[in-house]
Amino acid sequence: MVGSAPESAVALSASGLTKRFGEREAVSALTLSIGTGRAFGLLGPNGAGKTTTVRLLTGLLAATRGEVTLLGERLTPATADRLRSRIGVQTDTELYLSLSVRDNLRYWGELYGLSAGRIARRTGDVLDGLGLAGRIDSPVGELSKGMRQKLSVGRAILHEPELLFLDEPTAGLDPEASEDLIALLKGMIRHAHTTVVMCTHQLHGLETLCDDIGVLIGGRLAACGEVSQLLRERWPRTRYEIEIQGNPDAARQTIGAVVNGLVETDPAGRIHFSIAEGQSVATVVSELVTRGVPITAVVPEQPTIQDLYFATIAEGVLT
Ligand SMILES: Nc1ncnc2c1ncn2[C@@H]1O[C@H](COP(=O)(O)OP(=O)(O)OP(=O)(O)O)[C@@H](O)[C@H]1O
Repeated sequence: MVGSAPESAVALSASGLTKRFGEREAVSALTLSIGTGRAFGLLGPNGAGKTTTVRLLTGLLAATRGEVTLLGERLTPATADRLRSRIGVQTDTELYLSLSVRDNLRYWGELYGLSAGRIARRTGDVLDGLGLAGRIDSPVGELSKGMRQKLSVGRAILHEPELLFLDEPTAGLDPEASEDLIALLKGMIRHAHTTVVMCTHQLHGLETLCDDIGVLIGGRLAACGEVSQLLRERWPRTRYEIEIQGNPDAARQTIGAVVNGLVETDPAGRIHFSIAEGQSVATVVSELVTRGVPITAVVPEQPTIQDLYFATIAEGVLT
């Protein structure tokens, strides 16, 4: 959801949020609203302003203009500390390399005012969830890069925040660890109604986690909203891929005449096209068969967040 939920269901909202570093405007007039219990993916190329946005949204950086409301309370210097106890931020703050995994989490838990019992219980749960339980007594300096990455996420969720900010949480994780982390986040959303805001460059399969996305280009939100709605708006017609034996040129022309729209061929010679509302792909197939085109596959194409991202970036670069 972006902007449509009732006020009580809004976990985070920002209005006109702007940050200048000298002459450079890193984030420009950013306005958005994220519903409670939703997962929001903040996407964009390197330098687009994602990390700066998260730092503004969490009060780690003062905005040049604009305001932020977290969990129903306006973020100000006076409310920042209280709000921070309810949010979790995976920051670039270094872990203590000479301390063990357990002691890093204990130190962090004490900073958040957790009791010794709760720290011990949460340490167990978090490390189990992240597959790090076997390394609880290892000095962090002896962990691999991916393990440290997991621990930085573990540190952010130790106090069971209502609103969780993650910056590239799956960067450096192996595919299985990435899936485990996504499953852990989904569990937090399902069971505790945690709201997750995540910057990421890993777009493949992101639709299994993110309800909403925002695409930043040059500090501006070029697209923002519910994933399913953004996809429907951009690709209202069903897309298909047809694979044939031999040269696809004649088949492409035949399909173009039937669907009366853009027909593309990819480098592997597969043909891609959309059909109009009320039209059936069977009409296309039957026309090809009549003309003796040897079809080997007809596959409906479901556009993804990755497609949406590249289409938005291409548009942003053109305009
Ligand atoms: N402390 C700072 N001082 C000056 N400029 C900064 C500072 N922090 C960020 N910037 C600039 O703001 C812009 C946005 O940077 P930011 O780190 O937010 O991008 P990003 O989208 O997170 O990039 P990446 O994907 O590479 O992590 C960049 O041009 C960067 O150089």
